[in-house]
Amino acid sequence: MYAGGSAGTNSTYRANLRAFEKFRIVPRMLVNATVRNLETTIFGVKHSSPVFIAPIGVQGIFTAEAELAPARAGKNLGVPFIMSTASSRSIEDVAEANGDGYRWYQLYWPASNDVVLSILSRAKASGFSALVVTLDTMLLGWRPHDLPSSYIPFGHGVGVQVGVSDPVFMARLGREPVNQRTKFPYDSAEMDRLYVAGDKDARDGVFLGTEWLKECNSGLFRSWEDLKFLRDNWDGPLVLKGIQSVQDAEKCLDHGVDGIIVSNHGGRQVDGAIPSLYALQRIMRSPKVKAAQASGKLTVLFDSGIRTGPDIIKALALGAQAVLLGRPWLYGGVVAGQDGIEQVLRHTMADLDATLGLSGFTSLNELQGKAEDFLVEIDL
Ligand SMILES: Cc1cc2nc3c(=O)[nH]c(=O)nc-3n(C[C@H](O)[C@H](O)[C@H](O)COP(=O)(O)O)c2cc1C
Ligand SMILES: O=C(O)C(=O)c1ccccc1
Repeated sequence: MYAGGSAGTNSTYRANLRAFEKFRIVPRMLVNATVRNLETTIFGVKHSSPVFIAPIGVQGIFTAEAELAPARAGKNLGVPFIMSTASSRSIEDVAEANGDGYRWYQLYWPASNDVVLSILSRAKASGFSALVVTLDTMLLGWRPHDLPSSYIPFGHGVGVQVGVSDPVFMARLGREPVNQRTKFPYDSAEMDRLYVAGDKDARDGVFLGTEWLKECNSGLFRSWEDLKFLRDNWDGPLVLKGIQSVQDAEKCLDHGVDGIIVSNHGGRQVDGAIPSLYALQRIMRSPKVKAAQASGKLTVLFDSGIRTGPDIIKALALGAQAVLLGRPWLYGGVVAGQDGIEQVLRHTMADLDATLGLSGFTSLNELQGKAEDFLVEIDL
């Protein structure tokens, strides 16, 4: 329910998927595609495919391994993993699970700068290469399906491990950082049961979760000028997630931003928002953005609605350089843990590989940004 649901009437969610139906591939024949190459270079690092694992927090709702499962899957398959601030495991534990894998850290921007600095330094020390700042979730969207149960993970003490393991945040509450894993179940139903039974640790977990929610949900006052603080305090690539308008994409160029993720959060925030694929098309029509991408000044990534290999081809043709896979890996994990996540990733890449060849291409470079040559938009 929590994962599948989107904001409002699910209109944006449906439109995200429908947009992929509307753009169609026009395959070419008799091209020698016996050798195909999915390699993709982002921020100077070569990856075996253009697929990234999207940051999805609160994994503790779903599985015991929580965020360790996608972190391990990413390492095993060489797929970059993006860790959420709403994780049910600490930055350090997730980094350990990802080992010598490649990882980025996704920041929900805390209201206090001392907490921001603490998290950035932990992420740096734990080997996260880039910082992704999610801008579309300064508060959670209106999600009617979660109302009957008044469901919000942080309020149930789930997904707050980055906060409760943070020395600066906890010091403000007069507390030592704790490794919640040893004290509380990650499962929210079990947490509810213990809470109602009056369990002291469960009650404390809910208290801490509520404090962390306040810290992370108070970021609405942030402005473009505040990016300077992040820019000054993070020396790796800085990526903004949740960009949907041409104006915002262009603004990034004046604020030291290295990359954008065109995304509407899988339709979970603004019901009635533009489908993410159309947002990408409009953004890539901006001559400023196109020139910045061509010169390597701005990297463009995409998510919201990627389900298959052909979807990836369409997003790349419309100008994205890589994509984030969201709900599909989450569902694979719910069904079969780390193995399930690996299956979904493997299948997605195999589908991409086959479709690439069948469409008449041998590498992704040949189609990236070339929508006018082999995509058509049809009425449905
Ligand atoms: C259950 C759930 C939790 C999510 N948590 C986060 C998060 O913590 N941080 C974030 O930036 N995005 C989060 N997202 C959004 C994803 O990163 C991604 O943008 C979205 O899932 C893309 O849509 P799709 O899965 O429908 O393709 C979450 C999405 C879901 C479904
Ligand atoms: O549910 C979400 O989409 C999400 O991004 C989130 C944000 C904060 C806490 C838990 C989930």
